Amino acid sequence: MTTGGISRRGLFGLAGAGVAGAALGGGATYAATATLGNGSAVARTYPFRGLHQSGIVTPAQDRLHFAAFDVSDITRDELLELLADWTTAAERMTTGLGAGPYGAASGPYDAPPDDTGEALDLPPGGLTITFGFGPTLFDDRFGLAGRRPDALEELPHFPGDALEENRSGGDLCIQACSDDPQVAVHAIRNLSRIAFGRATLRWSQLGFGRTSSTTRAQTTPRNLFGFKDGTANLRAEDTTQVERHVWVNDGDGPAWMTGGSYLVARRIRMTIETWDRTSLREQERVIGRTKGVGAPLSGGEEFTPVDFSVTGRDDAPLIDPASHVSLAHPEHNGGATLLRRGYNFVDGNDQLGRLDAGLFFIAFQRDPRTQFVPIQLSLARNDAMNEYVRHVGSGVFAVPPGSRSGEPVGERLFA
Ligand SMILES: C=CC1=C(C)c2cc3[nH]c(cc4nc(cc5[nH]c(cc1n2)c(C)c5CCC(=O)O)C(CCC(=O)O)=C4C)c(C)c3C=C
Ligand SMILES: [Fe+2]
Repeated sequence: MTTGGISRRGLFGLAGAGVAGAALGGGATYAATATLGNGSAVARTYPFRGLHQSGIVTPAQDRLHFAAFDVSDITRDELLELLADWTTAAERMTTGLGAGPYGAASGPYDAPPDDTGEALDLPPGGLTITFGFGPTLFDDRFGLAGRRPDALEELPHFPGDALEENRSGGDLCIQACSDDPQVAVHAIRNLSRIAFGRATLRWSQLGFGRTSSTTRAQTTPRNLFGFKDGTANLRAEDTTQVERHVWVNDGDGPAWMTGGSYLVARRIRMTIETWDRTSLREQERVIGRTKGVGAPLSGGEEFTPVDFSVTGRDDAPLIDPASHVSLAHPEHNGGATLLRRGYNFVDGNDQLGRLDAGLFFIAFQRDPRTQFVPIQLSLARNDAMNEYVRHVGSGVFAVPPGSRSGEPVGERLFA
């Protein structure tokens, strides 16, 4: 019988694998890279426990499965029990174990297995599982109304929003990221299964091709407009900036959130068919950077700082003030900065034969009221990109700090 002590990925056992740690942000150790004998890094794991939850400043993996849940008619104690069960299963899965102690192919023969099995033999691919609490969790059902951080308020309506109810909100969220899509899906599927009778899936989103880099070692990927995305993103190595813009500091709000962060998710549909009929000149004007190397239109290379004062022959600024980069830049938002961690998506096509494609935007921050909200307000009003995008889904979640050994994630909320 397979027991909890044996990895579901026994074939890929880490015994003898090289293990390297990297200290990233806030002094906490996040990355433990275990490589297989053949040098492959697919068995990479990140510690589930720590000062902060993983999946924020840990290097962005290639694939995402994001899920929002509504809590059923249960008690406060049962909610805490669900978080405890999720924590146990999540910690196991991030190390490559099955969701439950018996595994997919053993245990009582007349009961359903405590793991669904599709990740048997697959290495974790750097699986991270990050939990968050939506504003609706703080209504009168669980006695949490007085515990809601002021920063966790519903996002305002932005001009142009076309939000769909069944792609928005949620009492709880789980972000599962891995370099293997099957591992990310397996994590969400098993956590949903564990929640049976206690919470139901409200909406979910698959993502591929990360649209950001969160460490300097990562190359900048491209979004479905074909542009490099993430060039000016915050990186784990910028520890002072991460401390200032990502983590909730002592005294920011209720103590249970210290070391946590706020996650904003937006499902942004891109009308790529229109974009694809737009000239290269217009595409670069809209973004404010070159399509090839991703350099600012003010000149230089990809990582050259943007200079909004540079003008061309007609004395017009080389970076259009209505360009995305200009409007999103901290210089034009009172210094507001985000850690972006989004993914591309393509979910089939609509009735008109257009791909249902876009960017599942995810950003982490210390306070959405002073970061995402003002930036998005400015973009929603004036961004030249608005002609090609439509926000159709939305969510804001308080992501509690990391948990100590044996402690359910978010337990301090209930203390
Ligand atoms: C409210 C925040 C943002 C939303 C929503 C958003 C959507 C969005 N962005 C792109 C493509 C690019 N964004 C780029 C830069 C960039 N975007 C934001 C914020 C939001 N983007 C910020 C804060 C920045 C950095 C600005 C700066 O400091 O220079 C870029 C340029 C490359 C880069 O720096 O990452 C691209 C390209 C799309 C396609 C999109 C919605 C579909
Ligand atoms: Fe952007």
